[in-house]
Amino acid sequence: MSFAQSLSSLHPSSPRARRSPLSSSDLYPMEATSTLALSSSPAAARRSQEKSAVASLHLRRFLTTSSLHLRAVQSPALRAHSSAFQGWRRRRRAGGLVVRAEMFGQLTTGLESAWNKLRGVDVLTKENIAEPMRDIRRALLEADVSLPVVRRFIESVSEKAVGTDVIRGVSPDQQLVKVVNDELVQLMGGEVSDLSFAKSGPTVILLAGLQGVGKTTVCAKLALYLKKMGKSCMLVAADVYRPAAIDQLNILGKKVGVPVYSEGTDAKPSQIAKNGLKEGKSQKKDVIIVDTAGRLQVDKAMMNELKEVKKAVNPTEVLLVVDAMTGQEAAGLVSSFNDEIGITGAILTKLDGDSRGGAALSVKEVSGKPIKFVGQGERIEDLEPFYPDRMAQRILGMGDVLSFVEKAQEVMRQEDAEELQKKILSAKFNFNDFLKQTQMIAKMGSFSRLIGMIPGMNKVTPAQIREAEKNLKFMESMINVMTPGLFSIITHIINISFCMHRLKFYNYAF
Ligand SMILES: Nc1nc2c(ncn2[C@@H]2O[C@H](COP(=O)(O)OP(=O)(O)OP(=O)(O)O)[C@@H](O)[C@H]2O)c(=O)[nH]1
Repeated sequence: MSFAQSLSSLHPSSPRARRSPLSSSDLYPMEATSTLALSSSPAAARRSQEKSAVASLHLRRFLTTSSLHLRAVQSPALRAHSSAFQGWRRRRRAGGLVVRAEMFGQLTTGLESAWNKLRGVDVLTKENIAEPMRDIRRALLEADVSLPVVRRFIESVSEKAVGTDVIRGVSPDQQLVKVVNDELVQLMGGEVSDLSFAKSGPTVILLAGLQGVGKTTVCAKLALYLKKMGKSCMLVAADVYRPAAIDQLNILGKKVGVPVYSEGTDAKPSQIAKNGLKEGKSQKKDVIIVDTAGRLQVDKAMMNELKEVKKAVNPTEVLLVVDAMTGQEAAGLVSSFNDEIGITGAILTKLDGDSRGGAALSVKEVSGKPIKFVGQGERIEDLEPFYPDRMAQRILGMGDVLSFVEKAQEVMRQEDAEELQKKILSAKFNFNDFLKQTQMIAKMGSFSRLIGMIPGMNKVTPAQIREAEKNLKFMESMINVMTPGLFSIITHIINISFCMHRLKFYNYAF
């Protein structure tokens, strides 16, 4: 196709432009345009004209995909595609085309403007909190929290903020932050909701949820989490509709060192679950996790199947896996699953890509069921219990030091940390130690996630994080290619320059 033809095909009336809204070239605009650029005329005179046309084409395709994504977020039918699009957005971030969504980033920014409005006031009154409350309301609605929840929240915060006695040394804006923090904690359930375990015999955990929300991944993540608690687990593959789900579970099971029970795709899910439980009992497993099939939307067949599986294994926990990026829709789903099959809680996945926070804030209030775990990444270690107080602090931009310390403890032994400290204090910290340190940090999770846990670091932009990640990789590669000889020469040069710096600091003249 010539370049001119390619451009004319973009006209809304052309058949190519009227094709299915989520075709692969819409989802991969860069690939589409690069093919187009290659097929353009090589004539030098036309190059600059073509360049600007390609640029406008990039923009046009980009706007199309953005608006499609927005529509996908609004429409439940397109939400599955939205989730795929989000994944693509993150994968493409290396190309610098897209900005990575930060956990609760949008909500945190929205709330900040509320505190700023209270600078310079002496006391919180009904009048002076009116405008900040409007900002909080707007921020929550933009975060996709449901309207009745927002109304109750605003009422409660306004009442408590005005009625609170002034504490010496605490400014009114800090006082409002405290009230909002307490209310957010309450909204998300107050206390952490632990898993229940059966008093005798194995504990059965049944996982349910729509297609692609992350059920299969959660099975393995949960098994790893329980393994770290000292529990022995078995996974049961009762998703018979997507053959790849069984393979996926087998691979993930191997990865976390947990056996997987499966009978292929011909058996009935309730029978597989029953046989799996029998096998788990004979192997004296503590916990049996049952993976079930998802559907594009809630339907009768799915609910009936889940009811049958539930009846067959009598689970201690029935957890609904929901995608955080679906916002308040996730809370609605938890309600309807609870009404139909009776669940004990929810697992919120893909929180790492959720800049809004509507699901985390609405699930408990709308459905009455607690969020028990949150998935914050694609790695098998990225599942954590849901702590409402820590989440509230993250939302308010105060970081989450406790989670940070727990993550560090997972990857670093106390003795190693002490040895490292000694090395730093005696100036014996070398490139190998630095490399070891960066590898440990990488094990703790993505840079953006770690930075979000450090108080005051929420202002670091995604671009700065990307730059830091790039520089770190570059340094790692430099250290890895060094021969021992080169390594010692560079160490000496650095030591000499460090000494010179120190001497300069103590005012020695050169
Ligand atoms: N970023 C991110 N991705 C996740 C998370 N949890 C799951 N995923 C990804 O979501 C995709 C779908 O996960 P699956 O576990 O296959 O979903 P499923 O619900 O079992 O899918 P079906 O069996 O088709 O219903 C995979 O690419 C996972 O890596 C998470 O917490 N964060």
